[in-house]
Amino acid sequence: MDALKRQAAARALEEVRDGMKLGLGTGSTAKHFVELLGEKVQSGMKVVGVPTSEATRADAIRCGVPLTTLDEVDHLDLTIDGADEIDPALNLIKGGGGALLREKIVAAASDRMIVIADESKWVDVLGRFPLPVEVIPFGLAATRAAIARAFAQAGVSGEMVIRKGKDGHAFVTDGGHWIVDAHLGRIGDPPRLAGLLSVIPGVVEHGLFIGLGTSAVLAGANGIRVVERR
Ligand SMILES: O=C(CO)[C@H](O)[C@H](O)COP(=O)(O)O
Repeated sequence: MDALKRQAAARALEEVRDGMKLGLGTGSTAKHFVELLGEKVQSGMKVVGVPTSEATRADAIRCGVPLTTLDEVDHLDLTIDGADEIDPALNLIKGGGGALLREKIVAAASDRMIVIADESKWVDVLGRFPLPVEVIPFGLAATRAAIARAFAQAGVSGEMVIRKGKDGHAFVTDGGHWIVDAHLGRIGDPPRLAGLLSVIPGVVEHGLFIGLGTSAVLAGANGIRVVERR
């Protein structure tokens, strides 16, 4: 599986050109990309990256990839990031690594987003992977009730679990928030659910990425395929 992730990362690297401003994703697949990009930088390629998490920032520094912020630049040429699920419309579930908020800000600031993954992430319908919803801890019971109402309106339901860290306490994101993982099974209309979740005051962000992925690079046992958003 790890070899497939690296192959997808290597294929996406072919899209990177000298002088590009890049969004650097988070997760095990994106980490391969950062490592391979670091090798290119060592051999002379000039790029600058905006990391989507503190973990990726540390990886990029370790690999010698020059960094900037979305305060210094207001737009990026290309973001390369992994995903937890990808559907045929290139709607995504992201946030398995807890970095969905910065990942979405960075992807939205980019002209293009290439999603890199092994084939196991490709699904007909999103929802088998629990949907991460990043929330403010204040007023959580009220926010959870509002999320449940949004689920009902979108025709989905399922258990909501507050994500725990390795220490057994609530997992805290880089932004200082918590994550509720919603076990929905099947999300029939991802854009509708995304819209309903986005307007809930205690919801900071959710892991549905709609209209952000422009292409997906999928590595499987039979090779690599590239899917462009129609
Ligand atoms: O959204 C993410 C982190 O918030 C990751 O991209 C997603 O969880 C995929 O990770 P991996 O490449 O390790 O399977």
